[in-house]
Amino acid sequence: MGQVLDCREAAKIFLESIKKDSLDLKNKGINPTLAIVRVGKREDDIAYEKGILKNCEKVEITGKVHECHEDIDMNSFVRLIKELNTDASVHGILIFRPLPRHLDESIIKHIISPDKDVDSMNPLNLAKVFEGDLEGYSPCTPAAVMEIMKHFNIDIKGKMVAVLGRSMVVGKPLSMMLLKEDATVMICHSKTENLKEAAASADVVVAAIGKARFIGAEYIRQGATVIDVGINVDENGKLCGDVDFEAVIDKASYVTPVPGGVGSVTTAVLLKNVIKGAKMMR
Ligand SMILES: Nc1nc(=O)c2c([nH]1)NC[C@@H]1CN(c3ccc(C(=O)N[C@@H](CCC(=O)O)C(=O)O)cc3)C=[N+]21
Repeated sequence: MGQVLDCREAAKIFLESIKKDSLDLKNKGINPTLAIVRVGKREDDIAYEKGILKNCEKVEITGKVHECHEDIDMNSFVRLIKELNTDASVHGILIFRPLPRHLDESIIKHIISPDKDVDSMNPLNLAKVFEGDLEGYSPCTPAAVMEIMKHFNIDIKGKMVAVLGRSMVVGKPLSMMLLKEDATVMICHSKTENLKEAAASADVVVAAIGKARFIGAEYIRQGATVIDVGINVDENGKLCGDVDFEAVIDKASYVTPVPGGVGSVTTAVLLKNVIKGAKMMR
């Protein structure tokens, strides 16, 4: 029987230090503020937003949601981001992704101010992550995966880590961060042949494919570690991961659950980045 890696404790430790920083800033007259930009009503965006606002309250960060209609045109959207860029009361901007197709992400990513880009969407910030320089903003979900590995002393140096997914929000930046820590990284995706065999050859499997309970025991080597990045909502409206937890828990050594897993730390990393932004603007 494998062990469940409850990540809420790690998130809690994180949030306590964020609260201290936030109160320090407030004493200096700075009110750390995050602007959240949501287009439409995607379920995963709304789940994230709820988590963010709940934790903002806990650590005394102001979270302001800018909800846009899913048909908002490119000009209006760009105008909103530029307003947030120049608004001195805003220290961090988070744009939920993926955006609807008519809002061209390849243009928008250049518009968000690198100084406020708390999810590292701007290529200027992302380039540093890819070079192995983690001083600036790192994308929150990959950073959360790395924090979890550190928290639970999961040894990845020289180990084979299979990353399932190659998005710019998770798979690609995470692969580079793992590489920095000397993992041997295998990036798998929708065109990968023999995905089951590939994943089952790894010491650690990170699932970030966005398909509810897709990863069964066949994908996991006996004794492997499984990190579930997926945030899906199932038929019953319940939060679930990309991993079929019940199927995998007996075969793996360690598995992160959903909820109580990566998502809880993602929110904490985001708020830490807002503090980083607020400190930068002093
Ligand atoms: N630019 C961008 N970056 C993202 O990282 C991103 C995104 N867009 N779009 C949506 C997805 C989804 N996602 C979630 C993270 C946490 C919870 C979540 O539920 N967090 C709870 C805890 C959940 C748990 O206990 O596991 C909390 O913070 O309290 C949900 C969803 C981030 N994403």
